[in-house]
Amino acid sequence: MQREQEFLDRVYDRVDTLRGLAERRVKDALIPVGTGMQARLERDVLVAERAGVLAALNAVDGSLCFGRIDLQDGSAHHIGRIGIREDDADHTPVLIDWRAPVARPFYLATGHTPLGLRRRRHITTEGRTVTELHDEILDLGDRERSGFEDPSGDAVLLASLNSARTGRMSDIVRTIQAEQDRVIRADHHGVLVVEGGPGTGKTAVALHRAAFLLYEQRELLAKRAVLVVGPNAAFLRYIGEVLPALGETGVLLATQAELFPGVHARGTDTPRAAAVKGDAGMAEVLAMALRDRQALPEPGAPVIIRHDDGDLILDWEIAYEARQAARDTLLPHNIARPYFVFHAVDALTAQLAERLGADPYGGPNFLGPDDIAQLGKAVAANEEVHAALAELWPPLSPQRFLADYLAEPVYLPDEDAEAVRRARGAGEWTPADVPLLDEAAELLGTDDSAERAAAEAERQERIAYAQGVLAVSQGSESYEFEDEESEVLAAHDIIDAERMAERQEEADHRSAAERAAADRTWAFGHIIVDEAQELSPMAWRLLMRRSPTRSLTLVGDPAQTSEEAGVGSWDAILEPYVGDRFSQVRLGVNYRTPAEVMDLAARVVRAQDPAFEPPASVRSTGVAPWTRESGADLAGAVERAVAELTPAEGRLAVIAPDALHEEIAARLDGVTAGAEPDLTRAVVLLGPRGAKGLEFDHVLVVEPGRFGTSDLYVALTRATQRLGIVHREELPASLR
Ligand SMILES: Nc1ncnc2c1ncn2[C@@H]1O[C@H](COP(=O)(O)OP(=O)(O)OP(=O)(O)O)[C@@H](O)[C@H]1O
Repeated sequence: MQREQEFLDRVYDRVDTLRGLAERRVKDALIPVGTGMQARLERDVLVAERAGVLAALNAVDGSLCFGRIDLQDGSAHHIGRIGIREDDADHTPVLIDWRAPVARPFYLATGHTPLGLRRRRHITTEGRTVTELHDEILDLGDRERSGFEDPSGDAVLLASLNSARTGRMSDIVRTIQAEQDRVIRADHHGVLVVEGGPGTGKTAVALHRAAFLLYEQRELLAKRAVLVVGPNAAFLRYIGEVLPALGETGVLLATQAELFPGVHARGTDTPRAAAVKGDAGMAEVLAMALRDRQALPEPGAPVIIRHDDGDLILDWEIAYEARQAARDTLLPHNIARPYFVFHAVDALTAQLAERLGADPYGGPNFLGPDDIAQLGKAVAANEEVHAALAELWPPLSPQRFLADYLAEPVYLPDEDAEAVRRARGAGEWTPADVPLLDEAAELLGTDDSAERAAAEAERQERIAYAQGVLAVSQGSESYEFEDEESEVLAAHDIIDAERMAERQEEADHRSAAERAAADRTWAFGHIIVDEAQELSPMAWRLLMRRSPTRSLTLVGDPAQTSEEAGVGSWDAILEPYVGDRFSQVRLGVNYRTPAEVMDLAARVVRAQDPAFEPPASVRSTGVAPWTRESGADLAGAVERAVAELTPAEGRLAVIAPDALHEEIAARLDGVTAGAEPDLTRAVVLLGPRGAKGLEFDHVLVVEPGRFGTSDLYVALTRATQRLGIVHREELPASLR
C-alpha cells in the first residue's frame, strides 16, 4: 500500500506540473499567429487540442490510476485513465493509458492465458489516496504473495455492480471484461453491430469504444468528431458524464430530435404517425410531392404578366419547356430553380421580341441581338415575372415544404394520411419529422447563394477597410537610408490588404463536435447508435448521410424494440447501405439485473417466444421479486410500496403507464408527472419508454397488464437490486 501511495504521489506531482503547463499553452495558442486559412485552421485545432488536454487532466483527477500489471520478465506498468510521461529526454511513460496496446493484458489475461503477466492488481483510490488493493495471481508457479490476493478475481467488479446508483452512469474502465474489451477495441472501419440483452453493458461498451477510437484515431477524429445517438434527452444526460470522466470531450451526444440543426423537435406523434413517417417509402413520397411543387399553368389559361413593352404571356408550353430544362439538370429543386427562371425569361423575351420586331410584311425581325439583349434585361428585371415564376417553381425551405406536405399529405393510403395530417402552424416538429426534414433538405438542395454573396461582400468590406489602413500608413513611406540595412519598414511593405483582412476575421475556436452540431451536412468520423433497434428506416437514411465512410457502431437489442417504426433485423437496416458487409458480436452476460429478477423478466418474453434465451446474470441477490394487489386504491398502494422500497442510498424508479402518472405523482413527495425526469432524485416516476437504457437500485412496476411485451421486458430489467409489482387490474399470465 505504502509503495503504491508513493507511486501515486509521484504521478499526481507530475499531473500538477502538466496542468500548469497546459494552462500556459492554451493561453499561448490563443495568440494569433500567421495568416491565411490554413494557419488559422491549424491554430484552432491546436487550441482545441490543448484545451482538450487540460480538460482531460482536470476530469480524470479523481481516479487517475486504477491498475497495475506485473510481467513475467520482472517489469511492471501502472494503468490509468490517461497516459502520463516523465519529463526526461526519453519521455518515459509513468502511467499507461488504458487504451494503449501495452495495457491490454490487464483486461484479457486469465490464469489459462496469462499473456506474459504474473499478476494483475486493481488499485482503488479515494481522491489521491490509495484505499484498497486486489491482486490476481496469473502465474500459478509464482510463489510471491502480497497479502491482497483476491482468489475469485471479481471482488472489484462485484463491488462496482452492487454499489448504490447515482442517477448518472459511471465508466467501467477499471473492470472491462474480456468480451467487452474485444468490442471496444475492434477496428474502426466498417459497421460493427453489438447485440446483447439487458444489462450486458452495451451502452457502457459503446461509450468506451468512442473513447478508444478517439485515442487510436486521434488525428482523424479530432477533425471529424464522433457522434453518439441515444433514444431520449434523459438518457443522454444519464450517460453524459462517462466520456468526460475518461478525459474525452470531442463527442457530440444527440437524440434523433436534435439531428436537424435549427429545429427543436419537441412535439410528439402517435405511434401510428411515427411509423408512417419512418417508413422507407416516405423518401419516394416526398420526392413525388416535391415534383408536384414544380407546377405549370393550366393549358389554355396562361398567366398574363404586365410589362412596360407589352404584356407577357406565360403559357403552359413556355413553363413546360423551362421546367424540363431545369429537371434535366438533375439538380435538387432549389439549385435547379435558376435554370427554370433563365429558360422562362429567355422564352418570354423571345415572345416579346417576336411581337415588337415583327415585320408586318413578313420580312425578318427588325430587332438585332443587342436590342434583344436589352429586352431580356428588362424582362429579367420585372418583379412580376419573378413573382409568377415563384408561383410555379417556388424556392422552398425544408421546413416550409414539409409543413405544406403534412397539411395536405398525398401519395399515402387514406388512413396513413390521416395519421400524419397536421394543419400549417399547428403543433411542434416531432422527432419523426427530423429525418423527413433532412430528406427534404437533400431533395431541395441548399440555395446558399445569398449567404455566399453576403460573406463575399463582408470580405470585400474588410479588404476595403484594410486598404484604408494601409493608405494611411503609406503616408509614412519607408525611408531609404543610404545604408540599405537600416531601411525602416512600413506596414504595407510586409502585409497586403487581403491578408490583413483575413487576420481580422474572428477565430473559430469551436471543437469539431461543436461545429458538427451546427452543420447538417457534417460527415462524422465515426457514429455510435445506442438502442439502434428503435430507429426507423428514414432515420437510418439520415444517419448514413452523416457517415459517408460507413464507419459505425450499432448497439441494440431487438427484444427491447418498442417503436412501431423500428426495424426488425440488422440485415434489413443495413442491406441498403453496406449489403451484408458488417460484423456482429453478441454480449452474453447481464451485469445489471440479478438472476431472480431476470428469471421473471424472461418469462414475459417466453410467453411470446418460447425459444427466447436471456443473458446470464452475473449476480444473484437472494431476494425474489414480489407482486401485490392494490385493491381499489392503486395510488395508495404505490405510495406504501415506495416508502418500503426507497433505498437509504441510491435510486428507486416507479415505472407506470403514462396515463397513471398524475394520480401517482400526487401521492409522492417531490415527484412530478409529465416533466422530464431528474434522474438524480431518490424517487423517479417514468413511463416504460422513458426508462429505456436506464437503471436504478430498486424498481416498482405499476399495472404491468397495460404494457406491451417489450415495454414490460424493459421495465422489469431496470433494477440492480430489487423489483416489486403493484397492480389493480389483472396481471399478465406470465407474471401470475
Ligand atoms: N465490465 C463492467 N464492469 C462494471 N460494470 C459494468 C460492466 N459492464 C457493465 N456494467 C454495468 O452494468 C450496467 C448495465 O450496463 P449498460 O447500461 O451498458 O447495459 P445495456 O446492455 O446497455 O443495457 P440495456 O439494454 O438494458 O439498456 C451498468 O451499470 C454498467 O455500468
